Amino acid sequence: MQLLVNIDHVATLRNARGEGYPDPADAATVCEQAGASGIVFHLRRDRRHIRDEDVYRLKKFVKGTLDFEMSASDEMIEICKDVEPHLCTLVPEGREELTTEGGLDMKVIFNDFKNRVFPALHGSGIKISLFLDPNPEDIELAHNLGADAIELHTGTFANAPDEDTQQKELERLSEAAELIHNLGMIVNAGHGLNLQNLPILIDHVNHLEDISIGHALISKSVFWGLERTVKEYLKIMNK
Ligand SMILES: CC(=O)[C@@H](O)[C@H](O)COP(=O)(O)O
Ligand SMILES: NCC(=O)COP(=O)(O)O
Repeated sequence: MQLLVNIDHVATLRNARGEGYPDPADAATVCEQAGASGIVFHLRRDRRHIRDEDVYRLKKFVKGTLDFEMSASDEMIEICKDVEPHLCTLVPEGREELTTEGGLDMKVIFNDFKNRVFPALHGSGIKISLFLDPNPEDIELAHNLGADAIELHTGTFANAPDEDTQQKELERLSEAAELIHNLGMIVNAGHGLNLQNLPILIDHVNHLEDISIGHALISKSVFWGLERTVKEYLKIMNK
């Protein structure tokens, strides 16, 4: 199991004042020096946090896994092919959303991904991951497309209003992880994870490889510093 830190909100803080700091690439270096296995960033179409120049700096400075999260627009596909990250995680993106609100709807996007997106990215050597809800039908369709990995959307689990709902979502995540693994794909997970819910997820869901954590980790680092915060997450993951 590996921790990938999402540094989007280092850029949010930088952009709040239009200064050049804090620099997401510096944050990435601190995270990796503290033991993170890699870095995630989401280049949004509206460039609300990460900007194009950040992407190229991250490519230059990140030594471990670089996970480029993006919508499947032609513009993003071109940037991704130019940057050549290890992993491209395709996510749905809404202009008005505060953050990603759910997984891709495979039935809706299947033909477009089959005819346009996968042919454009295949052959580039970049692994393709699809951000999905823990839904067997979506997972089967992702497998039919030839996805290398699935990132399970953990937001519904993380934001569950009560224990019963959380337990049900954990069961869905656990069954989905088994299915992904049995189909020969890599099981990744992320969204809304924090120091409280991460141990519960890890206890219940097998086969997890990359876990991406952003907003809660960067928020905690305001109080603890980035190095200590990354190390606290790693303690949970390495138990
Ligand atoms: C895919 C996912 O759940 C998150 O990584 C999210 O896409 C990050 O984007 P924001 O940092 O804009 O919330
Ligand atoms: N892919 C999920 C991610 O990168 C981090 O999401 P969050 O912790 O900011 O919700």
